[in-house]
Amino acid sequence: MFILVNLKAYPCDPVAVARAARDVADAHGVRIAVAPQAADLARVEATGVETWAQHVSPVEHGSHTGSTLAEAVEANGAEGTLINHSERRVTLAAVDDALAAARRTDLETIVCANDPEQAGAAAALSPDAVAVEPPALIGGDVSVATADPEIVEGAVAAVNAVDPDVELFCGAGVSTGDDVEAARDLGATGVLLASGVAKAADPRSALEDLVSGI
Ligand SMILES: O=C[C@H](O)COP(=O)(O)O
Repeated sequence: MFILVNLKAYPCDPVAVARAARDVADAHGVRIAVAPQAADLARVEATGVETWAQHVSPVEHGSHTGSTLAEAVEANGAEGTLINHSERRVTLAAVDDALAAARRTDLETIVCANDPEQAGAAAALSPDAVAVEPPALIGGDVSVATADPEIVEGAVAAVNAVDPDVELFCGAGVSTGDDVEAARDLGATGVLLASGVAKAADPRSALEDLVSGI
């Protein structure tokens, strides 16, 4: 199971979380990555943790003020990027262009989707993975695998029907090892989470708990 910790714009210490994620990943042989704010990519990458961008803009070099270029996030240590997160929605055309931007570099890609229908549509664009996240459960205390297991199973089926090479992750409310285990049992090969670590009083303990389910 891949665990991707999205720090969103939470007021946590990205370097402290990155060090904890690096240590827990190394100690348990689990793939854990951290997605900080774009401005924090380089110092998070310097910890040695696998580092991801939260977003890349669907543009190339040029007159695009305020953009987050795929080339720039890669140069600052990102190995992958989220696209179309529920809190950073873009049009279908922009998803396609952001994937093209990521492919100009070596960035891995996860396209987020609200439900199985969107997951299938996202899979048709051939990202490395699709992450299904019901918006109503994001930031909550109950994980998607517990609150709405059908949405995970439905997304697994939808993605597999379109392209079995695309992995299916799930997210929203994932915060414990039991949540990770439940996601895996439903067919997900990774989890996308944020508040369970970024808002935890002790992010290292939260990460230790998460890998206990693997
Ligand atoms: O990117 C992470 C997801 O939106 C899940 O957030 P959450 O773990 O706070 O529910």
